[in-house]
Amino acid sequence: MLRFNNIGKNYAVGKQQVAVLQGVSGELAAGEMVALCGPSGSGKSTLLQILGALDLRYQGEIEFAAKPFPRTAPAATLLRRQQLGFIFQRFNLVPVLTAEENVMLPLQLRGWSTEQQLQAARAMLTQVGLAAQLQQKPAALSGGQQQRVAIARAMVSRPALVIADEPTASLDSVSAQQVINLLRELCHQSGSAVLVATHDPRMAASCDRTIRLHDGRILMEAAA
Ligand SMILES: Nc1ncnc2c1ncn2[C@@H]1O[C@H](COP(=O)(O)OP(=O)(O)OP(=O)(O)O)[C@@H](O)[C@H]1O
Repeated sequence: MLRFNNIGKNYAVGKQQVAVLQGVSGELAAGEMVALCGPSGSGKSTLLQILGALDLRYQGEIEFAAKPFPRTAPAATLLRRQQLGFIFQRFNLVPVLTAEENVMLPLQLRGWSTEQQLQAARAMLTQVGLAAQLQQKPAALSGGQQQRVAIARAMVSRPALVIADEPTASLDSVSAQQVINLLRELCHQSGSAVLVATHDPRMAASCDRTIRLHDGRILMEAAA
């Protein structure tokens, strides 16, 4: 579903170019949940930005659903809206919207009718265990509940690829385990590929496979 080949990324620090990713290659199949691990600064977030079509300035080739990855901002925006879902460490919900409205957002961007958006958002929030919190705003929810809303938002449109950056890092142990179980269940059920950057060994152990980065290179790839 997703193949990336020989990805390189440099940042300019002063007058020098610093290589943050060098010759990184790999692939993700539909319905596969892959952990992206490695020490702080190894390049995980940088790779997620590139594979999430948020950073278009990189070397190498990416193929998504057997097509070349977008190289222009409008094409990248379209791909993100239509095919990708995102989950962040700090949830990034819209604070003035209810849980239900937050989950409706990606469907609104895809042009669904309000009735279809409502039905899908309610079904998805019920699936993540938040049927009683549909009308709550993020501030009234716990961290674990907010992250479950964020997962519902990322997956409600059945995206081909979900990019998750440290989704359990802000959560207590029990909420983290719920989020891990939920991601795994939804990934396998929906057929979305999930790439999750994580320092959490329980998350990595729940994934189908691990890609390990060190100093911007792939150190090893192993079954979890
Ligand atoms: N905008 C930038 N300009 C210059 N250097 C950057 C920039 N963004 C990231 N870097 C550098 O790139 C390297 C990789 O950063 P990245 O955030 O991808 O690592 P990471 O593995 O996600 O780390 P962490 O686990 O701490 O989130 C680091 O050395 C970082 O300082």
